[in-house]
Amino acid sequence: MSETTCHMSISLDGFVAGPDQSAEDPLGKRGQELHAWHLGDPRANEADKIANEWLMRPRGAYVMGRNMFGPIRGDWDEEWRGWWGAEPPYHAPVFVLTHHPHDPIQMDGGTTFHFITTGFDAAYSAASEAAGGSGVDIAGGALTVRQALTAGVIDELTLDIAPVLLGSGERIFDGVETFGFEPVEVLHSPLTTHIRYRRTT
Ligand SMILES: Nc1c(N[C@@H]2O[C@H](COP(=O)(O)O)[C@@H](O)[C@H]2O)[nH]c(=O)[nH]c1=O
Repeated sequence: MSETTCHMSISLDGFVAGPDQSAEDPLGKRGQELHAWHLGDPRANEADKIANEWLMRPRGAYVMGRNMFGPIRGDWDEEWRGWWGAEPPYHAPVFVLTHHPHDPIQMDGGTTFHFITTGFDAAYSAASEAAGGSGVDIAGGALTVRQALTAGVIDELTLDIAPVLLGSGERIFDGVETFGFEPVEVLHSPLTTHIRYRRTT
């Protein structure tokens, strides 16, 4: 079935990235603590392995915000091809929301970054068409996920809730008035609680 997914690691106080994101600190201050469960922490267990399979399952196309694609703000004044090296883990078209036009960037392994300047709805509909029934994933970051939640397009939302308080940073639920999901699967490790939610409304 073609459906739209979104999988985010989040702090207990609701932040998906810390403050002051930069080239040196892509997830913001202490943001990396949210991702210990899949970034080699020895306390990771079988639950984290299963959740990582959810995260890495192949999808037909992706939507992401420009701040997730890279640290450049304003004009594209330097060569940048994403955080992920020559072969990004997407292996599908990725539609990047930005206010600054850019030619598509084709990477190894089937990933092409397309830059969309006409808003979330346009990016999502281009991704749906490109996915051709294989499903769209909303890859992040916070602003893009918030727009997807507000638009009501996410069928399956997975949150990895880390027992971490960040205090400040980027939130996904600000301005989203109704949650509209119910939990269908919960797994946990010492590093996080993985909750898979399905849309109810
Ligand atoms: N272009 C666009 C969005 N772009 C978003 O605005 C932020 C600043 O990007 P930029 O100005 O490219 O540096 C970043 O989060 C990017 O994803 N957002 C939207 O809702 N609608 C749009 O049409």
